[in-house]
Formats: sequence, structure tokens, C-alpha cells
Amino acid sequence: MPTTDVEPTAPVPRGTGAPVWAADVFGPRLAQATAYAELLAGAGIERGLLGPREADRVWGRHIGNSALVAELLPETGRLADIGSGAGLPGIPIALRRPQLEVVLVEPLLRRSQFLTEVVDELGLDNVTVVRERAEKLPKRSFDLVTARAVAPLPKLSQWALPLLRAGGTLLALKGQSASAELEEARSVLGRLAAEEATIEQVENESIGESATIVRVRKQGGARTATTGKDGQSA
Ligand SMILES: C[S@@+](CC[C@H](N)C(=O)[O-])C[C@H]1O[C@@H](n2cnc3c(N)ncnc32)[C@H](O)[C@@H]1O
Repeated sequence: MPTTDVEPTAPVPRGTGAPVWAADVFGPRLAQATAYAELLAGAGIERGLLGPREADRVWGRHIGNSALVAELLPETGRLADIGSGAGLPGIPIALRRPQLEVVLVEPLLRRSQFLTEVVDELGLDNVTVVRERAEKLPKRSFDLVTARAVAPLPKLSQWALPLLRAGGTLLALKGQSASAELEEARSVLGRLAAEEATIEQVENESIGESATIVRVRKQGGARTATTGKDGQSA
């Protein structure tokens, strides 16, 4: 029998092959999302920004979960992702909302350097990286603030609400602790001029992930046009 020559293929890093849903979710930016998955599973883990067991979870637990926040976001505006770490949820948001101006706020040198490399490598012209603590940023300079796994809601609100212009919105990705954290934050939120705080359950059938997001609006001004899970303006 004749033997068939098989071209050797380049090894694919574990966990980085794009799942079927990624094409739907990222559309024309699928290649950038895939490059980001490779950076997270490669340099991100090597440099200790993600845990050593996260390689197989970069798409679902990290990129997919973060991408769900975009479902509540308007198309335009200025957004700060505070405590962005390796770029979560800020990078998936920037890929899904290319007209948003996204500022990744991260105080740690190693993390902010990684973020700058990601922004350069993906060619994201709507994203900047600021190495700073959230509480040191100029007040009232953002329409939107996002955060995942940064601090309990009372503390996070003290950092995030002053950054928002009147009428702006904080979206905090939280797990099962969302309602307990919200109860604990109520008195702080009152002092910080929050006018409304709700818990949104966001699901996307194709991603197969869900996210619990605490949404807090700041009083006054024009309301940021975030949308509810039914797609209606909220
Ligand atoms: C557990 S990590 C979460 C990173 C990323 N958001 C994620 O979901 O993977 C918390 C991040 O918050 C950052 N952080 C801590 N205090 C902060 C502050 N005052 N302002 C901004 N970022 C802060 C840390 O440096 C760290 O990168």
C-alpha cells in the first residue's frame, strides 16, 4: 500500500481553539478574540495572571462570561474597566463594542504591561491602559464602569461611583453573592448618589454561560442607555 505523506501541523495551545459560539459573539473580530485566548492561555498563565488550571477555561469562564456584560452596554460612550487584571471583562467588551472608548485600569505593573501587549497585538484602537488605582482617577469622567472579581460591592461602589458622570452606570459581574452584597452596599450607595440598583441575570444560549450582574445608576444627568436582558432600553 502506498503511504500518504501528512504535513506536520503546528501544535495548537491547549484550550485556545475557538468554540462554535465565538463566531456568533465576536463576528468580524473572531481572529482577535482567538489571539486573546492564546495570550491568556500562554503568557497569561506563564506570568501568573491566570491560574495554572485555567487553560481549558479561557473561552467559557473568562472570555464568554465577560462577553455577556456587553449585552447590557450601549454602542458608544466612555467605559472604565477597573481592576482589569488580564483584561477581563474589558477586552471582550472592547471586541464586542468597538465604538466604546474602553480604559483598562490596573495598578499592578506586570498586569498593566500584559494589557499593553494585548492591546498592541490585537490592534485595539478603542482601548487604552492606565496603570493606576481606581480611586486615583479623575472623578466624573466615565459614562460606564465595569468590574469583575475586584472587591465586595460596598468597596467597589466607593471606587466606581465617583468616576461616573451624573446618570452613568456601574456594571459589576458578581456570582451568587450578588444579592447579599447589594444589601450590604445599600447605605453606601445612598451616600454615593446612586439612584437605582438592580441585579440582572444575563444568559446567551449560544455561549452556554450566564452572568449575574449588579447594575447601579448614578443620580441625575442623561441616563446611560444600557439595555435590559430583553434588549429593551432600561
Ligand atoms: C482578582 S483580580 C481580577 C482581575 C480581572 N478583573 C478578572 O476578572 O480576571 C483583581 C484585580 O483588581 C486589581 N485591583 C485591586 N485594587 C484595585 C484598585 N484600588 N483599583 C484598581 N484595581 C485594583 C488587582 O491589581 C487585580 O488585578
